[in-house]
Amino acid sequence: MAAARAAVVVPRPVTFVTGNAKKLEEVKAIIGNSIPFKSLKLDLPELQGEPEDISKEKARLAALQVNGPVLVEDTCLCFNALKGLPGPYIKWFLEKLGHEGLNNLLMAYEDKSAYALCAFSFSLGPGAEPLTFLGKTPGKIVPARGPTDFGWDPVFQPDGYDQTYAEMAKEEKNKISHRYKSLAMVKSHFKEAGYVFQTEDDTI
Ligand SMILES: O=c1[nH]cnc2c1ncn2[C@@H]1O[C@H](COP(=O)(O)OP(=O)(O)O)[C@@H](O)[C@H]1O
Ligand SMILES: [Mg+2]
Repeated sequence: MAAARAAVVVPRPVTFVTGNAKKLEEVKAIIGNSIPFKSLKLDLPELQGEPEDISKEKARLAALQVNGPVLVEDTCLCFNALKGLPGPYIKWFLEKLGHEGLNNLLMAYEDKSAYALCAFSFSLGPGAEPLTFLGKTPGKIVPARGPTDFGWDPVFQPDGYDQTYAEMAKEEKNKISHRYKSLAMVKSHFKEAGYVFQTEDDTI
């Protein structure tokens, strides 16, 4: 009796919830036209805890608010000497301490290694269990170099590069970044799931 698995019809484009214009710029550049999406500026409360749990909970909240499919994103900057901290709290550490303060946190340690971690969570709508996609780029914390227009980019130098994220051309960063890696998984999930997006033209 069972027929082939029916395609999941998604009635609306995915809403990417973010209050961060720089993130949106990168997501647009990386996703291109592969996933129909629009963005919405909503600053949702963030739980404390492990990055994956924070991200899933944020997707649940967003799906309720938007009442439709949502994509949310969170970024952590994790120092190995500090066992992964500041991690999800990097926003506040950066805001209070600045680039120099982030370097100073590691003054007592030889190990300056760190990793950038991006968590995207996708929910099909209210009540649907979110799926989480983690992308990680290893590197080290260095004294700030390069333009200061995006967060901690000037103090993060990815492994295998002489330049900080801030010094790299945007297209270069978008080929190796934590965000790129996470979005590559999001894209392949969309491909495999074969979601069918209903556009207004499809409704008779
Ligand atoms: O790719 C990046 N490079 C540099 N800084 C980033 C990057 N992604 C996020 N950030 C910064 O790291 C912090 C991450 O916090 P969060 O992910 O909650 O950002 P948001 O709430 O501004 O969207 C913010 O200060 C953000 O500006
Ligand atoms: Mg946030």
